[in-house]
Amino acid sequence: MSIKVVSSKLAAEIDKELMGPHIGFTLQQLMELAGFSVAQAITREFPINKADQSLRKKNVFVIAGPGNNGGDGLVAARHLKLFGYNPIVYYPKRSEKQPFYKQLVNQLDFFKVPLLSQEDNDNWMDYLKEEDTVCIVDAIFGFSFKPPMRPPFQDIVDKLVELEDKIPIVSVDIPTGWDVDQGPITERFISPSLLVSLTVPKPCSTFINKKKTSHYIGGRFISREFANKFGFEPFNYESTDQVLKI
Ligand SMILES: NC(=O)C1=CN([C@@H]2O[C@H](COP(=O)(O)OP(=O)(O)OC[C@H]3O[C@@H](n4cnc5c(N)ncnc54)[C@H](OP(=O)(O)O)[C@@H]3O)[C@@H](O)[C@H]2O)[C@H](O)CC1
Ligand SMILES: [K+]
Repeated sequence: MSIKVVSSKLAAEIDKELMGPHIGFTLQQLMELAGFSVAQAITREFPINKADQSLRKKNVFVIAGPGNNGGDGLVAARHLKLFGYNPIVYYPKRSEKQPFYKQLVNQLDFFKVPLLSQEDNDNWMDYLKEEDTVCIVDAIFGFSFKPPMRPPFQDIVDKLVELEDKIPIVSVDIPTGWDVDQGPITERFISPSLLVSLTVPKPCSTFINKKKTSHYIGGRFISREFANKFGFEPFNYESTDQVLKI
């Protein structure tokens, strides 16, 4: 199925219009739905089923960046906890940009989701044992990443590249470090096992390794008219699903 993609410029315009005066979504609403869809895609690819409860004993290691991509990760972690998984969140650089990020962190405390922070910079890897980890969620950067990567994120991404064949990586919206339109622009880059594009896939998603990466669309919050206005068809989500495998 040939999937329409929209450029990073158009993705930002879509976001602006969704949160503009006519439609009036709040960022919190979109982030809640986006984060929920990431969590649901993970349950589809890494199901806890009756026969195999072992995933309940393993961790989902969520790395949250300083922006809204990171916010999606914080929301996804909360939903994963409620779905019976054991998320651990590593949130190295807290951004004060959005006051409600603090509330997302409070909610993680409330749901007893361990949160590693700046002080853990040196030993966050101790929590990433291959045999104890279901997957790593890359919620570091989304469509506002502008290279070159500033510390401490380059070291983190280098470690993820090393680990990706041992522990599956789930990238939220954009594999971190990729150019939103051009795809991978560095020698070494993350090649995720699962990409969850939000609202509509970005051009970089055409560069995923189709043999390795499962691709889902999430962020089910647009109408047919809205999609057509931006030049794409809405996605045929099934029933009440918040994700669709594409
Ligand atoms: N409708 C939707 O699709 C929604 C998508 N959501 C998610 O939002 C992200 C985009 O979020 P945004 O906050 O615009 O940007 P990012 O999270 O990608 O990154 C911005 C922060 O990252 C810092 N940054 C940028 N480049 C670098 C770099 N090279 N090195 C270090 N840090 C970097 C940037 O810092 P600045 O100082 O430059 O501002 C920001 O702090 C989208 O991808 C979706 O995942 C929403 O959740 C809901 C709606
Ligand atoms: K990401």
